[in-house]
Amino acid sequence: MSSPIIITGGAQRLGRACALHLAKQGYPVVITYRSADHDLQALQQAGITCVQADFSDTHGIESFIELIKQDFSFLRAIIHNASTWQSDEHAENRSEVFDAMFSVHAKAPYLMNFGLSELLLAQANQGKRADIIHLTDYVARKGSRKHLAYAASKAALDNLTLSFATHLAPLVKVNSIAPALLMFNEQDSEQYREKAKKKSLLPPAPGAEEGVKAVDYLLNSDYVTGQILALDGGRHLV
Ligand SMILES: NC(=O)C1=CN([C@@H]2O[C@H](COP(=O)(O)OP(=O)(O)OC[C@H]3O[C@@H](n4cnc5c(N)ncnc54)[C@H](OP(=O)(O)O)[C@@H]3O)[C@@H](O)[C@H]2O)C=CC1
Ligand SMILES: Nc1nc2c(c(=O)[nH]1)N=C([C@H](O)[C@@H](O)CO)CN2
Repeated sequence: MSSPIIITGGAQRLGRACALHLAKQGYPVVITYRSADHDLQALQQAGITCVQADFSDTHGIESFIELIKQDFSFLRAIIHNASTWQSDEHAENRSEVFDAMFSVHAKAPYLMNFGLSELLLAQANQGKRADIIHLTDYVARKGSRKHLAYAASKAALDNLTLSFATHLAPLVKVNSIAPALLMFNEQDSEQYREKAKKKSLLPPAPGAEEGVKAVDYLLNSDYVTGQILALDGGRHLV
C-alpha cells in the first residue's frame, strides 16, 4: 500500500485535478477544503479523503498537522496548493490582506513542512521517494501591480523551496511549480481573456492538466530538487 499524498485546497480546479489523477494511479490521497460548497462526493467516490481545514490562522494550520500525525506514520508527498488570489487594489484593510496571503501561502507550508517532516523522512528511510511541492506563481519573480501581497507571499514560498530542499536533502525532494495563467476564472471577461493572449508566446490557459503533468514529473524524478518549474507559456520572454 502506498503512503498518502496530501493536497491542500484540493476540492476544485488544479488541486482537484491532481487529486483525481493521483487517486487513479493508486495513491491514497487526502485533500483539504475550506468551504463546504464543493462536490466532495465525487472525490470521496474516487477514494479521496476530504478534510476541512482553514489555513487563515496558526490554530487552523496546527490543528491540521495534529490530525495528520494522529492518522498517518508515513507520507509520500505534500502538495501545497491552497491559495487565495486576493487583490490589494481596493482592499479596505491591507493589513488583513497581507496576513491572509502570508498565512496560506507561506506560514502554512512552513509549519506543515516542519510539522510533518518526520512522516516524509520515515517514507524516505524505507528507500522510497518523498516529495514536497509548492504551488507558487510566475509573479513571484516579477511582482504584481494589483496583487502585491499575494506575489510577495508566493516569493516567500519559492524561497522556502530553496531552504527546505537543503534542509531535507538527500531524503526528501522539495520543488516549486510556478504557473502563469493556467486556467481562467468563470468571472474573467472576454476582454481579459483576449488581453491574456498577448502576454505569453504560447496560447494561455492550457488548463489544469498542464499542472498535473508537472506534478507527475516531479514526483517521479530522482534528481530534481530546489527547482522552480515555470509553467508560463514563454511569458518571461514577452
Ligand atoms: N489558476 C491559475 O491560472 C494559476 C494558479 N496558480 C497557483 O496554482 C494553485 C492552484 O490554482 P487554482 O486551482 O486556481 O486555485 P484556487 O483559486 O481554485 O484555490 C484552491 C483552493 O484553495 C483553498 N483555499 C484558499 N484559501 C485557503 C485557506 N486560507 N485555507 C485553506 N484553503 C484555502 C480554496 O478553498 P475554498 O474554495 O473552500 O475556499 C480553493 O478551493 C494556487 O496555489 C495558485 O496560486 C498560480 C498561477 C496561475
Ligand atoms: N489561488 C489562485 N491563484 C491564482 C489564480 C487563481 O485563480 N487562484 N489565478 C491567477 C491568474 O491566472 C494569473 O496568473 C493571470 O495572470 C494567478 N493566481
